[in-house]
Amino acid sequence: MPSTSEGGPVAAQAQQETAVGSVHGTAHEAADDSVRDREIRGEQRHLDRVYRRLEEKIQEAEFLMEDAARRGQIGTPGALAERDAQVFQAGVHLNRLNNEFEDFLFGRIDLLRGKDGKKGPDGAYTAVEPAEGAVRADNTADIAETLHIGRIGVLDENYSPLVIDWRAPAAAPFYRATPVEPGRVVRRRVIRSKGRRVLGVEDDLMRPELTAYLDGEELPAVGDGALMAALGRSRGHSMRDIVASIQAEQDRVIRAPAASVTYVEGGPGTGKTAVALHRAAYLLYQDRRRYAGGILIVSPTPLLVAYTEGVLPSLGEEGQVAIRALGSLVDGVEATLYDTPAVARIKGSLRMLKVLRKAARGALELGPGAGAPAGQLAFDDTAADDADTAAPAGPPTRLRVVAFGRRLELDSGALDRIRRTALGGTAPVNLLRPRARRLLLDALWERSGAAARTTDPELAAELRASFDEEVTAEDDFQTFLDAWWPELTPRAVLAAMADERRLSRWARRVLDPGEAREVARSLKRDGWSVHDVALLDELQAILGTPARPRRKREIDPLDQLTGLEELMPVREETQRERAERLAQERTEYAHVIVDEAQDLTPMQWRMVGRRGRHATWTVVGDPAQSSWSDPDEAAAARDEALGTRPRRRFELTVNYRNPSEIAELAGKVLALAMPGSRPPSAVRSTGLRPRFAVAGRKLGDTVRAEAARLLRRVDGTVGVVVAMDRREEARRWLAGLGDRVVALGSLEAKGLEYDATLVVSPAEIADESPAGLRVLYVALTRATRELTVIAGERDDPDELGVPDLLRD
Ligand SMILES: Nc1ncnc2c1ncn2[C@@H]1O[C@H](COP(=O)(O)OP(=O)(O)OP(=O)(O)O)[C@@H](O)[C@H]1O
Repeated sequence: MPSTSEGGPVAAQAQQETAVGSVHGTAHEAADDSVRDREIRGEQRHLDRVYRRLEEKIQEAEFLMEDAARRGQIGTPGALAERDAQVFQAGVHLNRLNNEFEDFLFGRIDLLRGKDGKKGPDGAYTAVEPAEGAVRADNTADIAETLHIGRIGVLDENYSPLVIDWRAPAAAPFYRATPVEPGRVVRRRVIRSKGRRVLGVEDDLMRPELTAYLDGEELPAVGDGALMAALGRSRGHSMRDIVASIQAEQDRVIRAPAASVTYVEGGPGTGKTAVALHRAAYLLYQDRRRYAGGILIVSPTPLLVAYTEGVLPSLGEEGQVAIRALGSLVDGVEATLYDTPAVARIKGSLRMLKVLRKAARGALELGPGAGAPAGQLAFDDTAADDADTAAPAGPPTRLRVVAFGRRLELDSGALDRIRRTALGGTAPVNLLRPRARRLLLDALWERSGAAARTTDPELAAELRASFDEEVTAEDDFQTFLDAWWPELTPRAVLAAMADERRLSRWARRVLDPGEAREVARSLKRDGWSVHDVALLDELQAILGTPARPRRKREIDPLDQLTGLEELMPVREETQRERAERLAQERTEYAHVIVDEAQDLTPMQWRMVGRRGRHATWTVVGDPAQSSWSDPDEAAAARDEALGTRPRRRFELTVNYRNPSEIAELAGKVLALAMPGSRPPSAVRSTGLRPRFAVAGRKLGDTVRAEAARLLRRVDGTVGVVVAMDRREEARRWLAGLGDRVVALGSLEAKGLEYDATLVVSPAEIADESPAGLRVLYVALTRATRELTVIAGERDDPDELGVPDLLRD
């Protein structure tokens, strides 16, 4: 039975591990309102000082901008570059300072005297352990150092720290200290503020046995601890950062050195996504220059991207980090469709590699197709619908040119031989065009018999050069080449695969006819599926991109104004322009973070791997939540993408999302989905058991009524999770209930969370795919407060309405 008491055994164990709600000494329990008010006033005075200092810094930055603009008028080339760098820096700084952080300053630690008395670059003492004698024999001590922790560091005019950046080494004890290992920390305080007003403080004592004094006064403890306050808040449509309450095991991941691969496993709600986002901010802080190469965060769905994308700006980081859904990793493609589990399974597997390689070569033989733009192969859906009537015009079967006064011709047999020779090996198809062109010219030269005219090698070379020139100058030759060896695009090849007969040919001995039919059919739809995107990316690698002439850089209007363009006809790019251009062109990153890594298919791992060939990696996931049917194949592809780099492994063990009552119910499905695996311990308990309802005659009516009930019970959001093919239906059921409630297909629920969740027919979700039980486990672990399960026709509910999958 689920534990219903507040702080039950699970919670008590979790609390010990995470320094939650550390014991408040009896002397402190009496902390009354006047103590609280006094403490708040003290923090307010500090915050006021910080804002005065920030205003001075903003003025400095504005001055820098103006000064830089003045220099722009009279610059030498050197001054110009300096101007750009300065404007860029000042702009970034201003932006960050002007950003009204809701709780700019959020933490404070009061510390004992340290072992050695050395200070670090942020002005704080570096020692982790207290000095001998810092605690007196009668268990009293003096506070030697107080540090305030915030979103960015602020120094006073004497370079003493007013606020320590949460990512700085000096801030680590704020997150790491626990009553078991307190280090120098006596009290950890979370400060809640809005705009410039301090609203409250929550303290945790790390050494409750100690009576500590600060400036001669006893150090009080106020409130019930910060984590519980944070977890109890209702959820909105976007994720909040957790800087004020990161826990020790999470902090170790966030601050792990970036070398090689950091691999993080943890059950639902253990903070993997939160940790991944905070880690991106930490890495940038720690080595901004190195990560100028960009950080990519790969997320499973656009919904999760939208849910999480506010976190980094709230941490003061934008720009350098790209959060992309798996379906948007290829530029210009936004996948909106889902394949059936059977088709997804084929498209995601490495078997597709062979098929794509065949298709890329095979598509060449189809020629440019009717109505395609010059040099490109295009197939429309109607063409694929009926291969007999609408097959694209095939490639030319004969080449005729006139050179050296003779008609020369290559017939289809000769052309086929040339194509086969040109295609030998594995080089990208589009890059073989020059080779094919040369082979054509060789064959025509041979036919011309001109080689026999001279034995002098120099003359022969000249003769050959003028022959080639004459042939290639002919429009006919160029037109032939474009039609016979068109430049292929990934989209065109994938579209060509929508023809069932063609695909069966290219997939012979790899896919059975039924599989080829299903895949071809899925490619006929309008739009791309998430799994198509990995195929497009693979095709890009197979086809290659021919080099194009570089576009001439535009002249900077400022240079025209100052006449500088005459001094520097080809101006070097400024740092900023370069950064912007690289960001636009970027296909590879310095660090890649993969969220929900358990879901990547082998083909998706290849796609993601190409974006981080020289990168360091953070990979977070939970095998028990995998919706991919063949975890072994995916693990092998993941290992290939990550190469031989050493792995550093971490495990997160505490579930911050689900109350223990919900976690326990989900645990039953986990036991079926992955026998023997251990669920994370839930950190809190609400006393609210999951509710079971049995669908009436009309499923939609029951869902709507239960969703409306949950909306009345929670202030925040309600997620209604249904099997994938009920998505549209579910949206209609909920119409008019407002935007606090959302209908989701089971696969769309990945990574998201709601105050309350309604899971509709566990059996339908479990039966959807071979990984259905794991997908159901995901659905059951989305709620932060309340869970209702509706049993449908297939669920075989008992007299209490509990579906068979959720019974003991
Ligand atoms: N230290 C913390 N302080 C406050 N809230 C936290 C903390 N750690 C995690 N949370 C909250 O717990 C919830 C779950 O976190 P998150 O979504 O990152 O977990 P996850 O491991 O990625 O879960 P899943 O595997 O189910 O997607 C979020 O609301 C997050 O803000």
